[in-house]
Amino acid sequence: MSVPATPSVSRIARPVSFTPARRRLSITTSNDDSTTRPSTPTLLNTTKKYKAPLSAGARSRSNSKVRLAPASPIKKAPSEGLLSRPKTPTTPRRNAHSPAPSAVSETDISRVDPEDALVDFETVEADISGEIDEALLKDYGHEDKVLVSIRIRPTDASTIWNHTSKNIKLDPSSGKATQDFTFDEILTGSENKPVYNAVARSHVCAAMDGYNAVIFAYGQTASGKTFTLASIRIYFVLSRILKRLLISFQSGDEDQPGIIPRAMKDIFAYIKRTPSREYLLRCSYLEIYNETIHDLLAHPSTSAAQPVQIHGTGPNVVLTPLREEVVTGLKNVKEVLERGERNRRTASTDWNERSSRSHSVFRVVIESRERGSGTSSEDGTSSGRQTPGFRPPTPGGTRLQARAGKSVQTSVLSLIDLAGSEKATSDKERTREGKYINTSLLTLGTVIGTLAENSAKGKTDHVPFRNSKLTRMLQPSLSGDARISVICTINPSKDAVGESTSTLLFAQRIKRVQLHAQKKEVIDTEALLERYKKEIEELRQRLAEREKEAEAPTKGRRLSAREQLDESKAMRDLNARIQQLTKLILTSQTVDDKESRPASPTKVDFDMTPYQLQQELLAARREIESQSTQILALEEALLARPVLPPDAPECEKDKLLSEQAKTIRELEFVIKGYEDNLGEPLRKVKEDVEREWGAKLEKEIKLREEKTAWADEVVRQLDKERKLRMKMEGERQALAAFVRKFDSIGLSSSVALPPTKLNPPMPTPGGAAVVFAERQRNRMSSLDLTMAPLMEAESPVRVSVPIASEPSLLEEHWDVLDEMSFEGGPGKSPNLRGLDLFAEKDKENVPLPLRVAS
Ligand SMILES: Nc1ncnc2c1ncn2[C@@H]1O[C@H](COP(=O)(O)OP(=O)(O)OP(=O)(O)O)[C@@H](O)[C@H]1O
Repeated sequence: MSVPATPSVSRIARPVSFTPARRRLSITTSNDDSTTRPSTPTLLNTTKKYKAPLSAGARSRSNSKVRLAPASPIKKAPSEGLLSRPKTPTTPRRNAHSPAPSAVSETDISRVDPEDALVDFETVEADISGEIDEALLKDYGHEDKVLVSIRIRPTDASTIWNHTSKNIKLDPSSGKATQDFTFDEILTGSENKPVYNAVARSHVCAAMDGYNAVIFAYGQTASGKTFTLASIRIYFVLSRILKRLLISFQSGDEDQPGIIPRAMKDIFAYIKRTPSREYLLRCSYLEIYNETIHDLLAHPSTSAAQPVQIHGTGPNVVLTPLREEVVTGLKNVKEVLERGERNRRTASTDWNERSSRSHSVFRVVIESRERGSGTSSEDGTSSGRQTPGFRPPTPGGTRLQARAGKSVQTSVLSLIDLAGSEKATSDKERTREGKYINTSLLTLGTVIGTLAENSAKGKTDHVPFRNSKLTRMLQPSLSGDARISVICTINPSKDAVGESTSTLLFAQRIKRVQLHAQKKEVIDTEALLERYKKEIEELRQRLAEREKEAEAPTKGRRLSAREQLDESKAMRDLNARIQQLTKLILTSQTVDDKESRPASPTKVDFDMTPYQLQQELLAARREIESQSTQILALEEALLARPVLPPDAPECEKDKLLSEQAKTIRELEFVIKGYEDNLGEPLRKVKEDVEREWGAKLEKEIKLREEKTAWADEVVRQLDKERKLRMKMEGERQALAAFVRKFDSIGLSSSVALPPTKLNPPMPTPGGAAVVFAERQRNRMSSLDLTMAPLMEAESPVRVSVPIASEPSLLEEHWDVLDEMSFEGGPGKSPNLRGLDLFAEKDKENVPLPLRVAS
């Protein structure tokens, strides 16, 4: 790859026809003005590099700044006497008086062939070092939390904030309620390098590694956001030069580039130390002013006439029309930044003489793919490009194409300088702008608050992203799709305690937002298909060869059983692989076409003989079996495989661990969410039901116990009665036998003893049996014979009621059973009057009286 050694500028003629060998591209913008911009080769070495034309207003402001704030770089509070500074009547774009840039820029991606604008380790500018001080690269951004840092602006005024490297709180002597805030970093001083290392470097590297990353500065007006983020500001450089001239700076006042230029330098350094990949870098720069998005890289008249619109929903937010410029070196970056800076709106306010009146967003889209995959000839596969010079249109504009089966990784690094929150100013126009600024910052706060709440409590409350352009634009990132670093700047002076506390509270809230950024890759399906097809062809050839060999056994000998087995296994494997690849082709095509295609049915040749068909069937079955075995084996291997080899690098292990920890946390969230959303309410319902039904249940149980006791009592009494009855039956039989005997010997007519207990009255002539039979007959005739006997099933106990098959002497007294009632009910003893009678008689153990007819 040839890289021009000189920094000479060559313009690319469009359209660029496709050539397999890549050309080195040197790009310049058409509004490049050598009279106004020095052509220093690097971006970051001297202050002169950023020298650019100033508007008349800007000049006067710079001068006034020097005049009004001679000794300190820090702008003082309004109370400190800056109200006399001339105000800017309307918010100007910085290039209001500068030569108008042409409508088109040659670095505009729509005019550049991405293949010609690739940057790799060979083409990165020679003075960029790929060396990286690992110690400076803090391990931030790897977890799924927002990196939140606080920068305290230096001040001459006395401060009431106490802080360590991680904690900050109000001095108790301030007399205000003190809250201890903890953050990832608390930074002080005017040096921007340590701030960049702590706040941004890891996120820039993450963006180069394929993650979306967002870095933004938030804080009260004049607290140092722009100084931290975009310190390439022309006025800053100019004012410093003027200061140098007018005020003799004793100490070495070095240039302090902010996060944006340092990030861009790091990006090229990263490319330099990554020889395996090639990159396409595209930059855009926009501002949100009074809720309208302006493209800072477009011509002001164009961007005013055609504000940028936000399209799409959720994670698929697209901004159009938005100019994207390809950058291949720091020189391009500088041009792009300067152009954007010139178009940004700033104005003098009561607090900041160059206050940003808009939110500005500088975005770098980083696309990369493995090197050496640019041409079809390299690996014999298709490049995916059919027509030379033709690039298929992609939704967001021209994109780097995935090639030769190599995927393209895309990520976006967004660097956002928010306008500062402020109170009403003495200027009407500024107050109007301030309202828009405060409204959008308020929405940002609400959005962050809701996101934090949702993350912490596992809720899914509606997040009002659509309430402002800023939050709508940031939606994908804030929804967790990016690694986020926030630097909150505060003014430590006593007058700003309220604003500083509110900034710290915002910082605290955003710390709780949960992130889950993922890398994004686009796969070149077409090239994959080519590869699969080629492999299938080769496999088919091998299969055909093997079949031929099998048909004609080598050297005239038959193959052994073992060899046959091996052979058939090899053929099965080949077949299986062919099938697998065919399936993959279908899948890739389905993915590619975004529509499913039914698999074509297997063709059956009906001219084959039944024997051949049988053979086919058998082979197909064998194949199915082998595939099932293969699937089982693969599943086993999958289960048995170590998640990481023992010699895997520590970072891989850490990554896996953090992924697993993340999964655990997600599961915990789900469980917590269940607990909060379902568990708790369900428990409440259960408690209510228990409270309502508990008493009823207790009452029912008590009632049941009483009934059971009553039933037991009935059973006991009936049992007793049964025994008594059996005893009496025995006595009755004995008595009957005695009477029969008495009758047979005719004693009744000869002896007449007075009736006593031991000598009962003698039976009448004809015998006691006759009298008894007579009485029984009478009794039976008076009985209702239709009355059903007591059924077994109706009785709680088995009561053997003797049905009068044989007349009983006791029959007369059994009538009492008719009077016996079970209606005692719970709590009462059953009504057993009849049984009492038996019991009474049992007590005396006296046989039932017999009334013998005289
Ligand atoms: N850490 C710092 N060291 C030295 N000077 C600083 C620092 N922070 C801010 N300043 C100075 O304070 C002034 C205001 O800073 P800056 O414009 O960055 O504030 P801001 O937060 O961007 O304000 P606004 O929201 O109004 O745009 C500038 O003159 C800047 O040089």
